[in-house]
Amino acid sequence: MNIAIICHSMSGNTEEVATLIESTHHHRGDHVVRYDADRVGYREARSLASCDLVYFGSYTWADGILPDEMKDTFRLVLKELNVPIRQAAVFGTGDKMFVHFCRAVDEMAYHLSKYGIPLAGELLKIEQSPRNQPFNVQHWAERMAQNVEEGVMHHVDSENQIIVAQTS
Ligand SMILES: Cc1cc2nc3c(=O)[nH]c(=O)nc-3n(C[C@H](O)[C@H](O)[C@H](O)COP(=O)(O)O)c2cc1C
Repeated sequence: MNIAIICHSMSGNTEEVATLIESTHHHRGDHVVRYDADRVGYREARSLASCDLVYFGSYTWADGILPDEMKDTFRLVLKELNVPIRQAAVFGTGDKMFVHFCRAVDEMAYHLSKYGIPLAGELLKIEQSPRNQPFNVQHWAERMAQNVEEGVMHHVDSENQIIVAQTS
């Protein structure tokens, strides 16, 4: 499978999750490209159309905010270019001491759903570093890959609930 991972990280936690996802797909023999959100230009955005699965990952900022770098990426990929992404998966890190834990993950899923892009599975929210629970991330990425192969798609409804649909 062709995989892309678009990630935005400031202090490295979300980057660590992206690295675990990348190595999980490498072990499966998949081809993986990885971009920092602030490095996604027209060429990188258009290339996502040829991927079987595109991951989007971000931390959550001040009171539940999705960072601007990731917002800009969604604006380019979805609104400006309307890239036909086949299936996406969304992950993020946050801190439970904040009221809106990992709210950026929900916002990314919302943007994708607005453009009709199906998710490969449930959203992944990790508290701080995944260092103490790498298997959670690895098993999640394996599930995403398996769902793509089996044609299992998920959609987020207006109340941010995940709806599962089997297409093949
Ligand atoms: C000023 C500030 C505001 C934050 N606000 C939130 C928040 O609203 N919700 C949340 O879940 N985490 C919040 N966090 C925690 C970060 O999202 C968390 O540390 C994350 O793992 C950082 O990811 P990174 O290492 O990839 O940059 C905040 C952190 C800082 C420093």
